[in-house]
Amino acid sequence: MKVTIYGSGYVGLVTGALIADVGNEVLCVDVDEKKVANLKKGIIPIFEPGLDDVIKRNVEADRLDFTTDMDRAVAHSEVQFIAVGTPPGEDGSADMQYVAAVAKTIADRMTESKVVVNKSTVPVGTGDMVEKVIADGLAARGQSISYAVISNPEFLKEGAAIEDFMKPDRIVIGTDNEQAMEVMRELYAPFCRNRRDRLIFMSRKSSELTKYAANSLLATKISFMNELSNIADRLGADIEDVRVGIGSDPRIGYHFIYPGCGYGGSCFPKDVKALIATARENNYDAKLLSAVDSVNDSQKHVLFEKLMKHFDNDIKGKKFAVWGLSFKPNTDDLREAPSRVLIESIFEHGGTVRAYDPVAMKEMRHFYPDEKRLELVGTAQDTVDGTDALLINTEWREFRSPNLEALKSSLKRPLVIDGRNLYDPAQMVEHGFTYDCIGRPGKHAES
Ligand SMILES: NC(=O)c1ccc[n+]([C@@H]2O[C@H](COP(=O)([O-])OP(=O)(O)OC[C@H]3O[C@@H](n4cnc5c(N)ncnc54)[C@H](O)[C@@H]3O)[C@@H](O)[C@H]2O)c1
Ligand SMILES: O=c1ccn([C@@H]2O[C@H](COP(=O)(O)OP(=O)(O)O[C@H]3O[C@H](CO)[C@@H](O)[C@H](O)[C@H]3O)[C@@H](O)[C@H]2O)c(=O)[nH]1
Repeated sequence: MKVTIYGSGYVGLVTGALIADVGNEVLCVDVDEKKVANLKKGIIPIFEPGLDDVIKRNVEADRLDFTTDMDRAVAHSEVQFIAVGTPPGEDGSADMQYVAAVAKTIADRMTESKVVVNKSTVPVGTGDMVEKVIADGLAARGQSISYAVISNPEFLKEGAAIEDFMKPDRIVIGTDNEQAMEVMRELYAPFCRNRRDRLIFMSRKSSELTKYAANSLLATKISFMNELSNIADRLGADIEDVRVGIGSDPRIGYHFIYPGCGYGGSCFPKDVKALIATARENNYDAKLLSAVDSVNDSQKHVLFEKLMKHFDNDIKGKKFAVWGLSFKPNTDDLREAPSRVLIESIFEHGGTVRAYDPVAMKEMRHFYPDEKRLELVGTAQDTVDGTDALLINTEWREFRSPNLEALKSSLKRPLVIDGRNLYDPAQMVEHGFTYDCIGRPGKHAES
């Protein structure tokens, strides 16, 4: 099958590469000329484990190509995927300008039937908008060509995108168009070889809402646990024991109940806000979702608040080591990353930072060019030398078993503030650290 994908970001590239990998001819389209020129040279704009190999082998096999040429994009295939960004506007609502632009691109050029598949995360009713843009475009050209606009939200996680796309829990398709359903069954058959019921068909609006429902529920679980961790902190209970205690109930489960320094990334913060905005536009005050969002905003300040307590609210002239900058491991994505809130608060209060992240440092430098305030160094151990405390933002695997003796002797003061609960508090105290983390007691004994 021939497939066109508009948007060569996380979703477009992963979708394009993997749909090509099962034997289709895919054309990835982007308006960013530099991105496309780099992709043509084999330079991948994002860090996503395994993606470069999949792209390389499919380009070599002539199944995957990149272009900025919109005429070629529309002519290439019947199946036209939209995977462009839907960033938050000022009021939190999703900005639909890029999706609308793709719809117009297709409308202005199509000469034969199309199935337009929307993979971007979009507010309910966007399918209707895309359908109208295409109808208006065809009418303006005096054309009458059949087309279907369907919803097919994407559920992949950054850092695990290939596995998620190849072995999806479910593939949600929102349409009542039989022909489009058949195209989707054929396209996705290689991704659900042993379980055809992974394809879930529903109305377009329900499909659009399903995406926001999934992300909002996951965000709710995290904010719930973060709120509980703050309560546990004040009561001397251990949130990690509570997590194990509640997760063993299959109705609750162990997934997505890890407390931390707040959820980040390009999806949860934006999608929770967008659903709140959609509810507001429809005269509904989404109180629970607003609380989820606000708990998360506060949680991103928890590490800094803990730091200030340890320094009697004065960190002027102090330098702090920070491990982990990306919003989660296995990605270089810094969008809405809690590390940025922490680092900015330290700067605001007169402190400086020396940081290390296995992949996100180049990206971080774009945000903070001042090398005096933010030093970026090559290893986790180099980060701590002569600093006043270590703060941990991201649970990269390489931070799990540090050399505690080396760590202690490098720090001016043996203080570790851990936003991901990586270590055993008792063990840290035994090694002479003051160990502060999220919702766990027994950490204040200083040797
Ligand atoms: N990142 C994720 O993990 C993830 C997962 C599931 C769903 N989503 C959703 O998928 C959508 C895309 O997210 P992303 O992270 O891939 O975005 P991204 O910002 O990484 O990439 C979007 C790309 O679209 C391009 N673009 C903009 N206008 C265009 C146009 N008119 N024609 C062609 N290309 C155009 C941009 O140049 C950019 O390269 C969003 O709605 C997002 O919420 C993202
Ligand atoms: O128990 C947990 C799980 C996650 N997080 C945080 O939540 C954020 C998001 O993590 P994750 O969901 O793994 O990453 P994303 O790549 O943002 O993926 C989410 O957002 C995507 C875009 O919509 C969806 O496709 C995915 O299904 C959904 O998991 C990160 O900051 C994590 O640190 C926690 O704090 N505790």
